[in-house]
Amino acid sequence: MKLGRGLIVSCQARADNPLHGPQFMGAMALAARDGGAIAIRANGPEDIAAVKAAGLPVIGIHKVFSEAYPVYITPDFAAAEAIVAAGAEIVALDCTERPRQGEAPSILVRRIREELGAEVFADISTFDEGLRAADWGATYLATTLSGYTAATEPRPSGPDLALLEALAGKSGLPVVAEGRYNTPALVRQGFEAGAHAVVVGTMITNPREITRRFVAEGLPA
Ligand SMILES: CC(=O)N[C@H](C=O)[C@@H](O)[C@H](O)[C@H](O)COP(=O)(O)O
Repeated sequence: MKLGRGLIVSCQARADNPLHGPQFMGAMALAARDGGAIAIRANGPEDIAAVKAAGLPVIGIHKVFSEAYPVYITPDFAAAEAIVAAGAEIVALDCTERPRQGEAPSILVRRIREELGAEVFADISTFDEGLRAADWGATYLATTLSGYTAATEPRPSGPDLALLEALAGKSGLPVVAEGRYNTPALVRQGFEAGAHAVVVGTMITNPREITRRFVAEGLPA
């Protein structure tokens, strides 16, 4: 197992974000490492190659958006291959029940482990999806997509601690808490609910969203 227990920082910025690009994400990863992060989650080969400089394990994802299918987190084998080539030792992929093009996630889990020699970080949204991914041979389960699939909408403002706790007790795999862990207190609650590790993204690496929150919640009416 490549992931220790601790805080994982997701360093991602979409194309419309002023911090988009490997130079910024590489610097974010160094800052996260210096602050005590034990691993980095990053998107796409260029950012992954850049965050490797922090010397931490990298959970790579490859977001590929399509008009036809809702699955966008590492939707096929080619996407996984590209991020492993860039240095990701762990591949996060969508293991939800939603429709997708091409190979089923059960096949992708096996191929990523056997052909690429990488660990698989299964991003799921429900308890049943978590158990399925465990059966397929995923290395880790993560609650990343709870609140982001039709089955789990409407999205609550806080994280899905109930899903985390249920999977931590039943799946037999290390379960990673991810999605809306926006305060240190919530991170602690994640560990208390059985998380092996907790991923924080927006609230550490997205100054635009952090600023929006201060403006929305902090300014006088
Ligand atoms: C649903 C989805 O696409 N989540 C993405 C997965 O990589 C990222 O946009 C999130 O920032 C990440 O999961 C961390 O979560 P938060 O930013 O809430 O700490």
